[in-house]
Amino acid sequence: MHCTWRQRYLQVKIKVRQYHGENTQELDGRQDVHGDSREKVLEFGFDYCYWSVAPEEPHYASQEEVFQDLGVSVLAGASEGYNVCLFAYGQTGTGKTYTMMGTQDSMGLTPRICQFRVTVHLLSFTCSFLEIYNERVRDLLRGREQKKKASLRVREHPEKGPYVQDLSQHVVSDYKQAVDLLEEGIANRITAATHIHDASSRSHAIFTIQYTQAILENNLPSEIVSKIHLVDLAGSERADPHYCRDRLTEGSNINKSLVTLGIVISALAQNSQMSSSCQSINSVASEGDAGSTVGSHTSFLSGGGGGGGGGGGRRHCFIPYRDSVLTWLLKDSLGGNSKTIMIATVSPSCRSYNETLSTLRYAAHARNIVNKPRVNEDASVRLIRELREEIDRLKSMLISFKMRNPSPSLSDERDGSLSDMVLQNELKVERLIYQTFH
Ligand SMILES: Nc1ncnc2c1ncn2[C@@H]1O[C@H](COP(=O)(O)OP(=O)(O)OP(=O)(O)O)[C@@H](O)[C@H]1O
Repeated sequence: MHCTWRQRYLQVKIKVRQYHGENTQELDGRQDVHGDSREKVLEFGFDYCYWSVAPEEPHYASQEEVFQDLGVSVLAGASEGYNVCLFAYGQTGTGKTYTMMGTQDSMGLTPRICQFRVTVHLLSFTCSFLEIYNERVRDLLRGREQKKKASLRVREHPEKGPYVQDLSQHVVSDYKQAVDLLEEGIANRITAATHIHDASSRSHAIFTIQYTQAILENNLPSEIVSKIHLVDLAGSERADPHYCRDRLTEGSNINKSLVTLGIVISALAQNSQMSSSCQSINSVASEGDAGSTVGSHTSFLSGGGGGGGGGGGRRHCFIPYRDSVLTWLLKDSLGGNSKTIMIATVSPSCRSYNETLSTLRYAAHARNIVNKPRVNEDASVRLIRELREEIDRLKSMLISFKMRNPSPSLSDERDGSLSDMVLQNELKVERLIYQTFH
């Protein structure tokens, strides 16, 4: 069941688990919801669905099974030098924290990923752990001496993207260190009792693992940087008017981030669909006009909403990443330089019909997002590799041109310009190697 990346699309997996307090007898109560015999079937397509309702069931997806699928592919993507993001979204109490962190007796994805990295890969990493609570960022690993609940600033680097200033970074070289840090962070995280869940996470938590690998590519020493974001979002739920003021403020901030996340996901999904329809229009156009080059992107930003998938004249939607701290920090993971998986947790119970439907709609939108993951390598090394690839391409064009035009008079001119291009690129490569390594 190993998960493979569906090209550059954001992957969406569903995990089904009734929330705390629900019993399995309620799972078959559809008539209570619809109230009449008319049944409406709504279909959604996802990359995989894990059934985690009752361990005694034959197709029950255990924590180990979820790790073997999701965790292993996260680690594989990261070790190739990609940014990888895995985030859990869903109604409160449906098992997001259980999936991402787990419990004492049943380890979740985050500790398993750390364990695999240090005990199987035998390699260390640095990590950070933050929470976004009421639109403020807090370091969950500040240590006892700095218990002050100071909030940290989010900034944006022109190349590396958004980051949190002064967030503490910790080196982890064995599993015990990872567990200690996770336990410290989880203990510092803000939780509260809601009507559904007595230890509900009231903040969004992001655990980030980062490491650098030295590699040898085309006989050139280089480094690739891997970053894994493991995100446990606060639960989506409707506000209960009986909550106290603090709980209502929290709820409205949680909703603000989740609504913005929803808007960002919809806008990105729309843009991705628009780009793919432009590409098909362009490929039809280029088939009819074989000699001309047709640009495949009409990517300019507008302030407007933009319509659904359409033709070349439609404008791409503005993506309001900065409307919430959560979407700003996850900017790269949503439509940017990252391989991203969303795990949407839902309850099978009829009592959760509306929340489940809304999670499935949210997730179905997310599945249309196209990301642009690229290996995080040194820019000069990348350029050298690309130029070498270009040289190989030109050389094979030259060979096939010579084979098709054996008469020297006919091939002279084209032959000469291709040889020129090869020579120029070879000179560029030599210059770059000299500049980079001397
Ligand atoms: N697959 C599962 N097997 C056993 N227990 C589970 C499973 N999923 C969740 N639980 C338990 O259900 C309770 C609620 O789960 P959890 O805290 O993960 O929900 P959540 O979606 O993170 O909620 P919130 O959004 O309110 O923080 C916890 O006690 C958790 O241990």
